[in-house]
Amino acid sequence: MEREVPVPHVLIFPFPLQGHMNSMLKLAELLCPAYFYITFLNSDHNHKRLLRFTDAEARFRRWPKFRFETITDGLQADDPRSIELIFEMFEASESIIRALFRDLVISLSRPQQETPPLSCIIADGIIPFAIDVADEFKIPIISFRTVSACSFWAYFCIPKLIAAGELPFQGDMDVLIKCVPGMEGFLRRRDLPSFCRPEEFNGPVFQSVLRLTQETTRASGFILNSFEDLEGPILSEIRSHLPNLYAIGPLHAQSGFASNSLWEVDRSCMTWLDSRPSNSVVYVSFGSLAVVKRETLLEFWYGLVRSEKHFLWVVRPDSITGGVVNPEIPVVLLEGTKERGCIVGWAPQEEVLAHPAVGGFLTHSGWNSTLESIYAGVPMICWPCLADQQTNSRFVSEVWRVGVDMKDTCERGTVEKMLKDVMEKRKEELMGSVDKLAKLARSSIGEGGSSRSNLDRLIQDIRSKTPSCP
Ligand SMILES: O=c1ccn([C@@H]2O[C@H](COP(=O)(O)OP(=O)(O)O[C@H]3O[C@H](CO)[C@@H](O)[C@H](O)[C@H]3O)[C@@H](O)[C@H]2O)c(=O)[nH]1
Ligand SMILES: C[C@H]1CC[C@@H]2C(C(=O)O)=CO[C@@H](O)[C@@H]21
Repeated sequence: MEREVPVPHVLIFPFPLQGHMNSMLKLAELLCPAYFYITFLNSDHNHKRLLRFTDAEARFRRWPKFRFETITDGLQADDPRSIELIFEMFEASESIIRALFRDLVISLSRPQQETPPLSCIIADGIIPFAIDVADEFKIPIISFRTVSACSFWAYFCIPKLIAAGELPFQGDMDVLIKCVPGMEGFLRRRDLPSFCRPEEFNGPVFQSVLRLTQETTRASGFILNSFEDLEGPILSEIRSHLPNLYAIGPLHAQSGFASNSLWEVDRSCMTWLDSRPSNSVVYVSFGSLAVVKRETLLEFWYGLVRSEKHFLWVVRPDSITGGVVNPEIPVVLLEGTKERGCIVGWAPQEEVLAHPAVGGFLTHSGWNSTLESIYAGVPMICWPCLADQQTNSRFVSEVWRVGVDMKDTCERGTVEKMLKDVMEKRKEELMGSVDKLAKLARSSIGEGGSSRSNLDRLIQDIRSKTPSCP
Protein backbone atom coordinates (compact mmCIF):
# COMPACT_ATOMS: atom_id res chain seq x y z
CA MET A 1 0.00 0.00 0.00
CA GLU A 2 1.28 3.53 -0.86
CA ARG A 3 2.11 5.75 2.09
CA GLU A 4 0.18 9.02 2.27
CA VAL A 5 2.44 12.06 1.66
CA PRO A 6 2.23 14.28 4.74
CA VAL A 7 1.00 17.83 4.11
CA PRO A 8 2.78 20.58 6.06
CA HIS A 9 0.82 22.86 8.37
CA VAL A 10 2.55 26.22 8.77
CA LEU A 11 1.67 28.91 11.32
CA ILE A 12 2.65 32.40 10.09
CA PHE A 13 2.83 35.12 12.72
CA PRO A 14 3.77 38.73 11.87
CA PHE A 15 4.46 41.51 14.38
CA PRO A 16 1.14 43.42 14.35
CA LEU A 17 2.15 46.35 12.13
CA GLN A 18 1.28 47.19 8.52
CA GLY A 19 4.81 46.82 7.08
CA HIS A 20 5.26 43.42 8.77
CA MET A 21 1.79 41.95 8.14
CA ASN A 22 1.99 43.07 4.52
CA SER A 23 5.12 41.13 3.59
CA MET A 24 4.17 38.07 5.63
CA LEU A 25 0.77 37.90 3.90
CA LYS A 26 2.59 38.09 0.57
CA LEU A 27 4.73 35.16 1.69
CA ALA A 28 1.58 33.24 2.69
CA GLU A 29 0.20 33.89 -0.79
CA LEU A 30 3.33 32.26 -2.27
CA LEU A 31 3.09 29.22 -0.02
CA CYS A 32 -0.60 28.55 -0.75
CA PRO A 33 0.03 27.13 -4.25
CA ALA A 34 2.29 24.51 -2.61
CA TYR A 35 -0.95 23.20 -1.04
CA PHE A 36 0.28 23.66 2.53
CA TYR A 37 -2.16 24.13 5.36
CA ILE A 38 -1.53 27.68 6.50
CA THR A 39 -2.77 29.39 9.64
CA PHE A 40 -2.11 33.14 9.49
CA LEU A 41 -2.18 34.76 12.91
CA ASN A 42 -3.23 38.40 12.71
CA SER A 43 -3.94 40.85 15.52
CA ASP A 44 -7.68 41.46 16.08
CA HIS A 45 -7.17 45.14 15.35
CA ASN A 46 -5.33 44.61 12.06
CA HIS A 47 -7.62 41.83 10.96
CA LYS A 48 -10.75 43.95 11.33
CA ARG A 49 -9.12 46.66 9.24
CA LEU A 50 -7.76 44.23 6.66
CA LEU A 51 -11.25 42.78 6.11
CA ARG A 52 -12.78 46.25 6.01
CA PHE A 53 -10.38 47.84 3.53
CA THR A 54 -9.21 45.01 1.25
CA ASP A 55 -10.38 41.94 -0.64
CA ALA A 56 -7.99 39.71 1.35
CA GLU A 57 -10.81 37.46 2.58
CA ALA A 58 -11.98 36.71 -0.95
CA ARG A 59 -8.40 36.37 -2.24
CA PHE A 60 -7.53 33.72 0.32
CA ARG A 61 -10.86 31.91 0.03
CA ARG A 62 -9.42 30.40 -3.16
CA TRP A 63 -7.13 28.34 -0.93
CA PRO A 64 -9.26 25.99 1.19
CA LYS A 65 -6.26 25.02 3.35
CA PHE A 66 -5.62 28.65 4.36
CA ARG A 67 -7.26 30.22 7.37
CA PHE A 68 -6.91 33.30 9.51
CA GLU A 69 -6.73 33.21 13.32
CA THR A 70 -6.64 36.33 15.45
CA ILE A 71 -5.06 37.37 18.73
CA THR A 72 -4.96 40.63 20.69
CA ASP A 73 -2.08 43.07 20.20
CA GLY A 74 -2.46 44.12 23.83
CA LEU A 75 -3.44 47.74 23.08
CA GLN A 76 -6.79 49.49 23.56
CA ALA A 77 -9.07 49.55 20.51
CA ASP A 78 -8.57 53.27 19.86
CA ASP A 79 -4.83 53.45 20.64
CA PRO A 80 -2.81 54.57 17.63
CA ARG A 81 -0.64 51.80 16.16
CA SER A 82 2.17 54.23 15.38
CA ILE A 83 5.75 54.45 16.57
CA GLU A 84 4.64 56.29 19.71
CA LEU A 85 3.24 53.04 21.17
CA ILE A 86 5.91 50.64 20.01
CA PHE A 87 7.27 50.13 23.53
CA GLU A 88 3.77 49.22 24.78
CA MET A 89 3.48 46.72 21.92
CA PHE A 90 6.71 44.99 22.94
CA GLU A 91 5.57 44.95 26.58
CA ALA A 92 2.19 43.46 25.69
CA SER A 93 3.96 40.80 23.67
CA GLU A 94 5.62 39.43 26.78
CA SER A 95 2.88 40.03 29.33
CA ILE A 96 -0.24 39.06 27.37
CA ILE A 97 0.41 37.59 23.95
CA ARG A 98 3.05 34.97 24.83
CA ALA A 99 0.57 32.87 26.85
CA LEU A 100 -2.17 33.16 24.22
CA PHE A 101 0.24 32.20 21.46
CA ARG A 102 1.42 29.20 23.48
CA ASP A 103 -2.20 28.04 23.91
CA LEU A 104 -2.79 28.37 20.19
CA VAL A 105 0.35 26.36 19.37
CA ILE A 106 -0.81 23.63 21.78
CA SER A 107 -4.22 23.46 20.19
CA LEU A 108 -2.88 23.51 16.60
CA SER A 109 -0.40 20.77 17.47
CA ARG A 110 -3.20 18.32 18.25
CA PRO A 111 -4.43 16.40 15.23
CA GLN A 112 -7.78 17.86 14.21
CA GLN A 113 -10.36 16.64 11.81
CA GLU A 114 -9.66 19.18 9.09
CA THR A 115 -6.04 20.14 9.64
CA PRO A 116 -2.91 18.12 10.32
CA PRO A 117 -0.86 19.01 13.41
CA LEU A 118 1.37 22.04 13.16
CA SER A 119 4.68 21.19 11.49
CA CYS A 120 6.44 24.56 11.19
CA ILE A 121 6.22 28.12 12.48
CA ILE A 122 7.30 31.15 10.44
CA ALA A 123 7.42 34.02 12.93
CA ASP A 124 8.43 37.62 12.64
CA GLY A 125 12.00 38.03 13.86
CA ILE A 126 10.92 40.69 16.37
CA ILE A 127 8.33 38.61 18.21
CA PRO A 128 10.07 38.14 21.56
CA PHE A 129 8.73 34.71 22.54
CA ALA A 130 8.18 32.82 19.28
CA ILE A 131 11.42 30.81 19.34
CA ASP A 132 10.96 29.86 23.03
CA VAL A 133 7.45 28.53 22.41
CA ALA A 134 8.50 26.65 19.25
CA ASP A 135 11.43 25.08 21.14
CA GLU A 136 9.21 24.08 24.05
CA PHE A 137 6.99 22.05 21.72
CA LYS A 138 9.84 20.96 19.41
CA ILE A 139 8.28 22.61 16.39
CA PRO A 140 10.76 23.83 13.75
CA ILE A 141 10.76 27.61 13.53
CA ILE A 142 11.92 29.83 10.68
CA SER A 143 12.46 33.47 11.49
CA PHE A 144 11.35 36.15 8.99
CA ARG A 145 12.80 39.62 9.56
CA THR A 146 10.90 42.06 7.37
CA VAL A 147 13.76 44.57 7.05
CA SER A 148 16.65 44.80 4.56
CA ALA A 149 19.74 42.60 4.79
CA CYS A 150 21.90 45.72 5.21
CA SER A 151 19.98 47.01 8.22
CA PHE A 152 19.73 43.53 9.77
CA TRP A 153 23.50 43.16 9.43
CA ALA A 154 24.07 46.54 11.07
CA TYR A 155 21.79 45.47 13.97
CA PHE A 156 23.61 42.14 14.17
CA CYS A 157 27.01 43.85 14.52
CA ILE A 158 25.93 46.09 17.44
CA PRO A 159 27.59 43.91 20.14
CA LYS A 160 30.83 44.12 18.14
CA LEU A 161 30.47 47.90 17.85
CA ILE A 162 30.00 48.13 21.61
CA ALA A 163 33.06 45.92 22.24
CA ALA A 164 35.15 48.04 19.86
CA GLY A 165 34.06 51.27 21.56
CA GLU A 166 32.24 52.56 18.47
CA LEU A 167 28.99 52.47 20.43
CA PRO A 168 27.66 54.35 22.32
CA PHE A 169 28.76 57.58 20.70
CA GLN A 170 28.28 61.29 21.31
CA GLY A 171 28.90 64.26 19.07
CA ASP A 172 29.92 64.17 15.40
CA MET A 173 27.37 62.07 13.50
CA ASP A 174 29.54 61.87 10.37
CA VAL A 175 32.27 59.71 11.89
CA LEU A 176 32.70 56.51 9.85
CA ILE A 177 31.86 53.16 11.46
CA LYS A 178 34.65 50.58 11.10
CA CYS A 179 33.22 47.38 12.58
CA VAL A 180 30.35 46.50 10.25
CA PRO A 181 32.05 44.25 7.67
CA GLY A 182 31.09 45.16 4.12
CA MET A 183 30.13 48.73 5.02
CA GLU A 184 33.54 50.22 5.82
CA GLY A 185 34.11 53.50 4.08
CA PHE A 186 30.52 54.70 3.76
CA LEU A 187 28.50 53.81 6.87
CA ARG A 188 28.45 56.76 9.27
CA ARG A 189 27.11 56.96 12.82
CA ARG A 190 23.98 58.62 11.46
CA ASP A 191 23.34 55.63 9.15
CA LEU A 192 23.16 53.06 11.93
CA PRO A 193 19.65 51.94 12.96
CA SER A 194 18.10 54.82 14.92
CA PHE A 195 18.27 52.85 18.20
CA CYS A 196 22.03 53.47 18.20
CA ARG A 197 21.57 57.25 18.52
CA PRO A 198 22.37 58.70 21.95
CA GLU A 199 18.71 59.56 22.66
CA GLU A 200 17.54 55.98 22.02
CA PHE A 201 20.61 53.93 22.99
CA ASN A 202 19.91 51.38 25.73
CA GLY A 203 16.20 52.19 25.73
CA PRO A 204 13.78 49.27 26.17
CA VAL A 205 13.01 48.91 22.46
CA PHE A 206 16.75 48.92 21.67
CA GLN A 207 17.29 46.16 24.28
CA SER A 208 14.52 43.99 22.82
CA VAL A 209 15.56 44.42 19.21
CA LEU A 210 19.23 43.83 20.06
CA ARG A 211 18.46 40.60 21.93
CA LEU A 212 16.04 39.33 19.28
CA THR A 213 18.51 40.00 16.49
CA GLN A 214 21.14 37.81 18.17
CA GLU A 215 18.54 35.13 18.96
CA THR A 216 17.77 34.69 15.27
CA THR A 217 20.65 32.17 15.25
CA ARG A 218 18.42 29.82 17.32
CA ALA A 219 15.90 29.47 14.47
CA SER A 220 16.35 26.69 11.93
CA GLY A 221 16.14 29.10 9.01
CA PHE A 222 16.03 32.80 8.26
CA ILE A 223 13.94 34.57 5.61
CA LEU A 224 14.68 38.01 4.19
CA ASN A 225 12.61 39.97 1.69
CA SER A 226 15.59 40.79 -0.51
CA PHE A 227 17.49 39.41 -3.49
CA GLU A 228 21.06 38.40 -4.27
CA ASP A 229 21.71 41.01 -6.97
CA LEU A 230 20.68 43.79 -4.58
CA GLU A 231 22.34 42.75 -1.33
CA GLY A 232 24.61 39.81 -2.29
CA PRO A 233 27.75 40.85 -0.36
CA ILE A 234 25.77 41.60 2.81
CA LEU A 235 23.77 38.38 2.48
CA SER A 236 27.12 36.54 2.38
CA GLU A 237 28.19 38.24 5.62
CA ILE A 238 24.90 37.21 7.27
CA ARG A 239 25.32 33.63 5.99
CA SER A 240 28.52 33.26 7.97
CA HIS A 241 26.31 33.39 11.10
CA LEU A 242 22.97 32.20 9.70
CA PRO A 243 23.82 29.70 6.96
CA ASN A 244 20.24 28.66 6.25
CA LEU A 245 19.21 31.99 4.75
CA TYR A 246 16.40 32.37 2.21
CA ALA A 247 16.48 35.65 0.28
CA ILE A 248 13.14 35.48 -1.53
CA GLY A 249 12.26 39.05 -2.44
CA PRO A 250 10.89 41.24 -3.71
CA LEU A 251 7.79 39.55 -2.31
CA HIS A 252 5.28 42.19 -3.40
CA ALA A 253 6.18 41.60 -7.05
CA GLN A 254 5.14 37.97 -6.91
CA SER A 255 1.44 38.47 -6.19
CA GLY A 256 0.16 41.25 -8.46
CA PHE A 257 -1.25 44.44 -6.94
CA ALA A 258 -2.89 42.63 -4.05
CA SER A 259 -3.69 45.20 -1.36
CA ASN A 260 -3.14 44.43 2.33
CA SER A 261 -3.85 47.99 3.43
CA LEU A 262 -5.03 48.80 6.93
CA TRP A 263 -6.35 52.19 5.82
CA GLU A 264 -9.04 53.03 3.29
CA VAL A 265 -7.38 53.39 -0.09
CA ASP A 266 -8.28 56.60 -1.91
CA ARG A 267 -8.20 55.66 -5.59
CA SER A 268 -9.08 59.15 -6.81
CA CYS A 269 -5.34 59.83 -7.06
CA MET A 270 -5.04 57.34 -9.93
CA THR A 271 -7.35 59.47 -12.08
CA TRP A 272 -5.38 62.54 -11.03
CA LEU A 273 -2.16 60.80 -12.13
CA ASP A 274 -3.69 59.84 -15.50
CA SER A 275 -3.76 63.48 -16.55
CA ARG A 276 -0.08 64.24 -15.70
CA PRO A 277 2.85 64.00 -18.11
CA SER A 278 5.18 61.06 -17.84
CA ASN A 279 7.82 61.15 -15.05
CA SER A 280 6.54 64.53 -13.84
CA VAL A 281 5.06 63.64 -10.44
CA VAL A 282 6.78 63.25 -7.08
CA TYR A 283 5.00 60.69 -4.90
CA VAL A 284 5.36 61.44 -1.17
CA SER A 285 4.68 58.96 1.63
CA PHE A 286 6.24 58.24 5.02
CA GLY A 287 4.66 54.80 5.51
CA SER A 288 2.42 53.50 8.23
CA LEU A 289 4.34 54.13 11.46
CA ALA A 290 6.06 57.50 11.27
CA VAL A 291 4.54 60.62 12.81
CA VAL A 292 5.72 64.09 11.82
CA LYS A 293 5.47 67.41 13.60
CA ARG A 294 3.33 70.15 12.05
CA GLU A 295 6.43 72.33 11.54
CA THR A 296 8.14 69.51 9.66
CA LEU A 297 5.08 68.98 7.49
CA LEU A 298 5.13 72.67 6.61
CA GLU A 299 8.80 72.53 5.58
CA PHE A 300 8.04 69.64 3.22
CA TRP A 301 4.99 71.46 1.91
CA TYR A 302 7.00 74.61 1.14
CA GLY A 303 9.75 72.53 -0.48
CA LEU A 304 7.25 70.69 -2.67
CA VAL A 305 5.43 73.84 -3.76
CA ARG A 306 8.65 75.77 -4.43
CA SER A 307 10.11 72.93 -6.50
CA GLU A 308 7.20 73.54 -8.90
CA LYS A 309 6.86 69.78 -9.39
CA HIS A 310 3.51 68.03 -9.44
CA PHE A 311 3.08 66.03 -6.25
CA LEU A 312 0.88 63.28 -4.88
CA TRP A 313 1.17 63.31 -1.10
CA VAL A 314 -0.08 60.71 1.38
CA VAL A 315 -0.87 62.37 4.70
CA ARG A 316 -2.08 59.54 6.92
CA PRO A 317 -4.85 60.79 9.24
CA ASP A 318 -2.93 59.75 12.40
CA SER A 319 0.49 60.97 11.26
CA ILE A 320 0.62 64.60 12.41
CA THR A 321 1.69 65.58 15.89
CA GLY A 322 2.29 68.73 17.97
CA GLY A 323 2.01 72.40 17.07
CA VAL A 324 -1.10 74.51 16.62
CA VAL A 325 -4.26 72.45 16.11
CA ASN A 326 -5.75 74.46 13.27
CA PRO A 327 -2.93 76.59 11.98
CA GLU A 328 -3.68 78.97 9.18
CA ILE A 329 -2.23 77.47 6.02
CA PRO A 330 -0.29 80.06 4.02
CA VAL A 331 -2.08 81.03 0.77
CA VAL A 332 1.01 80.20 -1.29
CA LEU A 333 0.78 76.56 -0.18
CA LEU A 334 -2.96 76.31 -0.84
CA GLU A 335 -2.55 77.86 -4.29
CA GLY A 336 0.47 75.70 -5.19
CA THR A 337 -1.39 72.57 -4.08
CA LYS A 338 -4.50 73.49 -6.07
CA GLU A 339 -2.37 73.93 -9.18
CA ARG A 340 0.00 71.00 -8.90
CA GLY A 341 -0.82 68.82 -5.88
CA CYS A 342 -3.08 66.02 -4.75
CA ILE A 343 -3.28 65.01 -1.07
CA VAL A 344 -4.83 61.73 0.07
CA GLY A 345 -5.03 59.82 3.37
CA TRP A 346 -3.78 56.50 1.92
CA ALA A 347 -2.91 55.56 -1.67
CA PRO A 348 -2.68 52.31 -3.65
CA GLN A 349 1.12 52.69 -3.42
CA GLU A 350 2.27 49.83 -5.63
CA GLU A 351 -0.04 51.02 -8.41
CA VAL A 352 1.03 54.62 -7.90
CA LEU A 353 4.71 53.72 -8.24
CA ALA A 354 3.96 51.74 -11.41
CA HIS A 355 2.13 54.69 -12.99
CA PRO A 356 4.11 56.30 -15.85
CA ALA A 357 3.45 59.81 -14.48
CA VAL A 358 5.50 59.11 -11.32
CA GLY A 359 9.16 60.14 -11.64
CA GLY A 360 10.35 60.30 -8.03
CA PHE A 361 9.45 59.04 -4.56
CA LEU A 362 10.00 61.15 -1.45
CA THR A 363 10.04 58.29 1.05
CA HIS A 364 10.83 57.46 4.68
CA SER A 365 12.85 54.46 3.39
CA GLY A 366 10.74 51.74 5.00
CA TRP A 367 11.91 48.47 3.48
CA ASN A 368 8.68 47.67 1.62
CA SER A 369 8.59 51.13 0.09
CA THR A 370 12.24 50.91 -0.92
CA LEU A 371 11.75 47.57 -2.67
CA GLU A 372 8.52 48.73 -4.30
CA SER A 373 10.27 51.84 -5.64
CA ILE A 374 13.25 49.87 -6.99
CA TYR A 375 10.96 47.35 -8.65
CA ALA A 376 8.93 50.12 -10.27
CA GLY A 377 12.12 51.87 -11.45
CA VAL A 378 11.43 55.08 -9.48
CA PRO A 379 14.40 57.05 -8.01
CA MET A 380 14.09 58.07 -4.37
CA ILE A 381 14.54 61.14 -2.18
CA CYS A 382 15.01 59.57 1.25
CA TRP A 383 13.96 61.10 4.54
CA PRO A 384 14.38 58.23 7.02
CA CYS A 385 12.55 58.53 10.33
CA LEU A 386 13.35 55.49 12.48
CA ALA A 387 14.95 52.08 12.97
CA ASP A 388 16.24 50.33 9.82
CA GLN A 389 15.32 53.29 7.58
CA GLN A 390 18.57 55.11 8.44
CA THR A 391 20.65 52.30 6.94
CA ASN A 392 18.36 51.71 3.94
CA SER A 393 18.61 55.33 2.82
CA ARG A 394 22.43 55.22 2.94
CA PHE A 395 22.39 52.17 0.67
CA VAL A 396 19.94 53.91 -1.69
CA SER A 397 22.27 56.87 -2.14
CA GLU A 398 25.79 55.42 -1.79
CA VAL A 399 25.61 51.74 -2.76
CA TRP A 400 22.77 51.30 -5.23
CA ARG A 401 22.93 54.95 -6.32
CA VAL A 402 19.21 55.10 -7.04
CA GLY A 403 18.41 58.23 -5.07
CA VAL A 404 19.53 60.88 -2.61
CA ASP A 405 19.60 60.79 1.18
CA MET A 406 18.16 63.82 2.96
CA LYS A 407 18.44 62.32 6.44
CA ASP A 408 18.37 64.58 9.49
CA THR A 409 17.20 67.67 7.64
CA CYS A 410 13.90 68.75 6.16
CA GLU A 411 14.51 72.46 5.72
CA ARG A 412 12.37 73.73 2.81
CA GLY A 413 15.37 74.86 0.72
CA THR A 414 16.95 71.40 0.96
CA VAL A 415 13.67 69.69 0.09
CA GLU A 416 13.32 71.92 -2.99
CA LYS A 417 16.93 71.32 -4.09
CA MET A 418 16.81 67.55 -3.62
CA LEU A 419 13.53 67.30 -5.55
CA LYS A 420 15.06 69.25 -8.43
CA ASP A 421 18.22 67.13 -8.33
CA VAL A 422 16.27 63.90 -8.66
CA MET A 423 13.58 65.12 -11.07
CA GLU A 424 15.88 67.22 -13.33
CA LYS A 425 19.64 67.43 -12.80
CA ARG A 426 20.39 63.76 -12.04
CA LYS A 427 17.29 62.34 -13.67
CA GLU A 428 19.00 60.35 -16.49
CA GLU A 429 21.70 58.94 -14.22
CA LEU A 430 19.32 57.86 -11.44
CA MET A 431 16.69 56.52 -13.85
CA GLY A 432 19.44 54.49 -15.55
CA SER A 433 20.67 52.87 -12.35
CA VAL A 434 17.23 52.16 -10.92
CA ASP A 435 16.13 50.61 -14.23
CA LYS A 436 19.08 48.21 -14.07
CA LEU A 437 18.14 47.15 -10.54
CA ALA A 438 14.47 46.79 -11.52
CA LYS A 439 15.49 44.37 -14.28
CA LEU A 440 17.64 42.37 -11.86
CA ALA A 441 14.71 42.26 -9.43
CA ARG A 442 12.51 40.87 -12.18
CA SER A 443 14.99 38.15 -13.12
CA SER A 444 15.52 37.16 -9.49
CA ILE A 445 11.87 36.17 -9.14
CA GLY A 446 11.59 34.64 -12.63
CA GLU A 447 12.29 31.05 -13.69
CA GLY A 448 15.81 30.10 -12.55
CA GLY A 449 16.26 33.37 -10.62
CA SER A 450 17.89 33.37 -7.17
CA SER A 451 14.76 34.34 -5.21
CA ARG A 452 12.67 31.76 -7.06
CA SER A 453 15.24 29.04 -6.26
CA ASN A 454 15.39 30.11 -2.63
CA LEU A 455 11.59 30.01 -2.40
CA ASP A 456 11.57 26.49 -3.89
CA ARG A 457 14.22 25.46 -1.37
CA LEU A 458 12.13 26.94 1.46
CA ILE A 459 9.09 24.96 0.32
CA GLN A 460 11.15 21.74 0.08
CA ASP A 461 12.68 22.32 3.50
CA ILE A 462 9.25 22.87 5.09
CA ARG A 463 8.04 19.63 3.47
CA SER A 464 11.04 17.77 4.82
CA LYS A 465 10.31 19.03 8.34
CA THR A 466 6.82 17.53 8.24
CA PRO A 467 6.70 14.23 10.11
CA SER A 468 5.16 11.32 8.22
CA CYS A 469 1.69 10.28 9.23
CA PRO A 470 1.80 7.50 11.85
O1 LIG B 1 -0.46 55.35 1.11
C1 LIG B 1 0.16 54.28 1.28
C2 LIG B 1 1.35 54.20 2.04
C3 LIG B 1 1.95 52.96 2.18
N1 LIG B 1 1.41 51.86 1.61
C4 LIG B 1 2.05 50.55 1.78
O2 LIG B 1 2.42 50.36 3.12
C5 LIG B 1 3.64 49.66 3.21
C6 LIG B 1 4.57 50.46 4.06
O3 LIG B 1 5.68 49.68 4.40
P1 LIG B 1 7.13 50.26 4.64
O4 LIG B 1 7.55 51.07 3.51
O5 LIG B 1 8.01 49.12 4.96
O6 LIG B 1 6.98 51.27 5.82
P2 LIG B 1 6.35 51.13 7.32
O7 LIG B 1 4.92 50.96 7.22
O8 LIG B 1 6.83 52.30 8.05
O9 LIG B 1 7.05 49.79 7.84
C7 LIG B 1 7.64 49.37 9.05
O10 LIG B 1 8.06 48.03 8.75
C8 LIG B 1 9.05 47.92 7.74
C9 LIG B 1 9.31 46.45 7.53
O11 LIG B 1 9.81 45.90 8.69
C10 LIG B 1 10.30 48.67 8.15
O12 LIG B 1 11.25 48.62 7.11
C11 LIG B 1 9.95 50.12 8.45
O13 LIG B 1 11.07 50.83 8.89
C12 LIG B 1 8.86 50.17 9.51
O14 LIG B 1 8.49 51.48 9.81
C13 LIG B 1 4.16 49.49 1.79
O15 LIG B 1 3.92 48.18 1.34
C14 LIG B 1 3.31 50.46 0.97
O16 LIG B 1 3.03 50.03 -0.34
C15 LIG B 1 0.26 51.95 0.85
O17 LIG B 1 -0.21 50.95 0.31
N2 LIG B 1 -0.32 53.17 0.72
C1 LIG C 1 9.70 50.02 15.47
C2 LIG C 1 10.61 49.01 15.03
C3 LIG C 1 11.19 48.11 16.07
C4 LIG C 1 12.00 47.17 15.23
C5 LIG C 1 11.14 46.94 14.00
C6 LIG C 1 11.92 46.82 12.80
C7 LIG C 1 12.91 45.72 12.72
O1 LIG C 1 14.06 45.99 12.96
O2 LIG C 1 12.56 44.59 12.40
C8 LIG C 1 11.77 47.70 11.80
O3 LIG C 1 10.88 48.76 11.87
C9 LIG C 1 9.76 48.67 12.72
O4 LIG C 1 8.74 48.05 12.09
C10 LIG C 1 10.06 48.02 14.04
